Amino acid sequence: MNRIYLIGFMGCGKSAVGRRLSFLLKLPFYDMDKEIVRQTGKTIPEIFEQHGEKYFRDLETQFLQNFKNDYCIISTGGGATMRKENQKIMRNTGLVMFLDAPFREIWRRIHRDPNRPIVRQSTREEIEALHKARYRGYKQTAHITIRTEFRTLRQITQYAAFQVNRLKSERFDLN
Ligand SMILES: Nc1ncnc2c1ncn2[C@@H]1O[C@H](COP(=O)(O)OP(=O)(O)O)[C@@H](O)[C@H]1O
Ligand SMILES: O=C(O)C1=C[C@@H](OP(=O)(O)O)[C@@H](O)[C@H](O)C1
Ligand SMILES: [Mg+2]
Repeated sequence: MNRIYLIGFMGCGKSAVGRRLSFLLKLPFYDMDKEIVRQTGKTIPEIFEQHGEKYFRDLETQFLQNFKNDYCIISTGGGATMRKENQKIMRNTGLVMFLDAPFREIWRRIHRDPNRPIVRQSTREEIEALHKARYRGYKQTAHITIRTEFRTLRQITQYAAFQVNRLKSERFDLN
């Protein structure tokens, strides 16, 4: 139990908070999407276009299975929490924090981003339905839910760090 995972829907702030949290706690930071891009030499849209979504999901599971580092922050991709086996790995190897952002805010942040292939292919209604469908999986996987509405990235990061320090003595051996 010595990693910190950030989970949640696209645009909830996993990558941005993860980077800041790694500075604050002085722990290395890994962004799953970036690691997959580095390992494959392809962008996320290229992987989806050339190999399909299932292939990308397998890469996410392989990343979680093969990852060996401890004492670090990991920002996951928004879909990585959907497979049961991924949920198990995350809960068993770290503290899982769900960044819970309201859908209208999420949509405002992601709807024009060309790097998220699922958004590029879908309507707002479809993405909202996906958000609803995934919500329970995030809640069930997380040890802690952080509501991000009306909070700045700095406030969210500080709150996440506070939770890590609070739980350290209980079940999380980050020393
Ligand atoms: N609480 C917040 N306040 C303001 N901007 C935010 C907040 N959370 C995320 N953002 C911004 O939204 C965009 C998407 O965030 P990102 O970290 O890439 O999300 P994710 O990795 O969860 O998909 C980034 O430009 C980020 O800076
Ligand atoms: O929700 C998803 O299915 C995805 C989220 C993305 O990561 P972010 O959550 O960082 O945008 C990325 O893994 C890919 O585009 C698929
Ligand atoms: Mg991200």
